[in-house]
Amino acid sequence: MARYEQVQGTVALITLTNPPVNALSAAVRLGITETVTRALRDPEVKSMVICGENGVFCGGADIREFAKPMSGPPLVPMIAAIEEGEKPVVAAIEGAAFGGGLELALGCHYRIAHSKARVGLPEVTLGLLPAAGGTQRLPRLIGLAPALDLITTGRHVTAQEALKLGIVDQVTDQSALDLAIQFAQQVVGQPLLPRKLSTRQTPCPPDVDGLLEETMAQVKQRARGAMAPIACVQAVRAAATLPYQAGMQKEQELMATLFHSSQARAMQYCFFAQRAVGRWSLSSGAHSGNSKPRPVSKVAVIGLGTMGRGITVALVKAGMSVLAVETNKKQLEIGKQMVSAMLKHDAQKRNATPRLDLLHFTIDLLELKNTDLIIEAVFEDMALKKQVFKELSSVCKADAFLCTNTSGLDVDELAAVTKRPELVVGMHFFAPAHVMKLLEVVHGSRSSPEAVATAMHLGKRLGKVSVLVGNCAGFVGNRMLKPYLEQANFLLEEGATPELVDGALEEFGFPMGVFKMSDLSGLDVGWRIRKEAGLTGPNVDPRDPPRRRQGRRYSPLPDLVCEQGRLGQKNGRGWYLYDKPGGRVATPDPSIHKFLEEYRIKHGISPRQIDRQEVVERCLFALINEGFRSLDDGIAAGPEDIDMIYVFGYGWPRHRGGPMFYAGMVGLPRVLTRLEHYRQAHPEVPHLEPSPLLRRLVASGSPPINKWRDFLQRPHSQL
Ligand SMILES: CC/C=C/CC(=O)SCCNC(=O)CCNC(=O)[C@H](O)C(C)(C)COP(=O)(O)OP(=O)(O)OC[C@H]1O[C@@H](n2cnc3c(N)ncnc32)[C@H](O)[C@@H]1OP(=O)(O)O
Repeated sequence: MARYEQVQGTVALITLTNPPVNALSAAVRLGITETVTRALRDPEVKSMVICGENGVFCGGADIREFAKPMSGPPLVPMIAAIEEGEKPVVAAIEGAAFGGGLELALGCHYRIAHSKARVGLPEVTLGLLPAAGGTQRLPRLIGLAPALDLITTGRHVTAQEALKLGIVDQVTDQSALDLAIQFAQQVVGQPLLPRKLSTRQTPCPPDVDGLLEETMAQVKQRARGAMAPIACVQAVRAAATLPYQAGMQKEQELMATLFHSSQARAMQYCFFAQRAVGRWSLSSGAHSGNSKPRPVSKVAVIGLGTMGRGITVALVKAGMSVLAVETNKKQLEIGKQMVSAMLKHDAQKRNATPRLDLLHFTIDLLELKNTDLIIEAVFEDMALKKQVFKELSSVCKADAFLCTNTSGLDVDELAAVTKRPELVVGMHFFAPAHVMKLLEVVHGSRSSPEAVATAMHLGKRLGKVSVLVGNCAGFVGNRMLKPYLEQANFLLEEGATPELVDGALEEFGFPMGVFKMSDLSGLDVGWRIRKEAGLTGPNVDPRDPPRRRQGRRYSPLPDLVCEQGRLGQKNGRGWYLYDKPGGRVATPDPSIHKFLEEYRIKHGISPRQIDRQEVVERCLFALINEGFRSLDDGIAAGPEDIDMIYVFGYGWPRHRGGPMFYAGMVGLPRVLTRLEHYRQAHPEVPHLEPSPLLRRLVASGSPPINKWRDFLQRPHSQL
């Protein structure tokens, strides 16, 4: 797993050979150990170069091995042997050097990178820390502050930034390997000691404690309960305050607390789940391996509201030419100003030039005739969307894809008004669409594999995690959100406050509780949908009592809040009070508390003490239960799809792996028992009735998550 050659007479070339990313599996570690020993012993060899096969240096430790018992030589002594050896070693970094891969390179005496290479220590994103000396060598190389940044965020760094930071010694547009071999010959005979990072002092600012405290505070705020970022700060602190060996000892101790933790398991599950959701399949037998996306170069976006603007920005940022369409000149002008401002702001942050040249604006639908793919992002109203789709169907070229950004309306109903239902798919973006990483691609019953492949591929081009889902009200994400929101409202009726509910959910790890999130989205959005659904407003069945709709318990609280003119952040008043309209600082509002008290009195509800555990269980187990139903209905292809939707679209804490993974961690029998308990206490809430799939899984001994597919009522998903 590591090839050995002697090149240019005196240079030992060691090539890691473990495709696709040359991960440091046991066999690779053994290969490196053996070849380095051989090179050190061979008197003809004066220096060494380490590189990776197929243009990738090394993607780090083999994550698949983490769940197995350790075998093969450990990384720490392997890297120490390279550093301590008396022959210069040069790392030739092409493609990527991540995690253990960069730690290996830091053990080398010199690093040469290709200009397209990226480096980083992303262990924190796997619930770990760089425990092969990364937390000790990187600060000694680049200084305390930049090392803290890189290690606690795990961010990827370009070769250019790596050069500026001092992580690499040279960057080349030519072959990094050729340059490294040349370099390895030139440095023979030069003093090696200063190149051994373990012998250096960490460059520190005058106020080390201040910097560490400030970083710890920031990290805790961002971490939302994740342990790894905190351990990363503690390990880097050791690099600034302890000698190297003691720092290494600290690094190992901290790693031991993380390595077998449920958080690390959850985050490593997310790593593989994120990649698994890209491998979609349909019940027809079509799948990502046999369905080619059609090339798309001209895209149009219809509607420049919040969603349309975000989608346009995302497309332009991905280098695509976009035709942005509005209904009248005034709206078009507003949209144009806002999209241009967003692009300029984004470019400024990246020190780049905004690609305004890729943008074209029109109010004339006839200009769409040469467009390859159209994304409709008009108001969430079926009649309006149908009208748009009819028009698109007649003006666009016959093979253009027609996509809708609906967040939950029936894609088949829209497809049916066109002359090309097979080219219609849902592309459900999440606000803000140029920031949020999730894209739900909705497969209608007549969508062709090519349309699905094209939408999935477009999502990837935009840097999104695209998840294929089936067509039902709310698809996967919003369908599961419904019982979650419902429980939150019921909890208010029963005695909770918005702060209590939000506090419990934020403590769980969500960036924002449900009521703050509703205020941010705008309370009128859901109000309008509920009016259309006949749950509030003039279409309510007059025979329905105030807290029942369509045969089940209903809370009119959010409707009543909207009727008071409280629309959320946008007008400064929602479930909370804000410093100003559009303000972000939420404070509890005594008038909401009074309103809730009066509401309870009016409806004869005696408030009771509700604790955080009940909030978490009722909101999250109801959501998870709907996840099991979505799986059983074939709307979600697998638990990984649901989990990635929640992690990337709804702020589910990554260190808890997503709702379905979390259910497995809590234990399916416990989820079932608690749902049964709450269902008994609230018989009028059907969402609390445990799903048949959950019951089947528990009856079968609660198999691990990767076996759940075997228990679905349909052999194939509906997709
Ligand atoms: C003792 C503990 C020490 C820990 C130190 C560590 O090193 S932990 C690992 C740190 N490394 C990383 O986190 C990097 C993970 N990999 C990536 O970020 C990317 O894969 C990449 C290297 C940037 C390449 O990206 P690209 O988009 O080109 O490919 P994919 O991400 O799709 O990956 C291709 C397949 O390779 C699998 N894979 C990638 N990295 C690893 C790894 N470190 N271990 C095991 N497998 C890895 C990946 O899962 C893909 O395979 P699939 O079958 O498609 O899932």
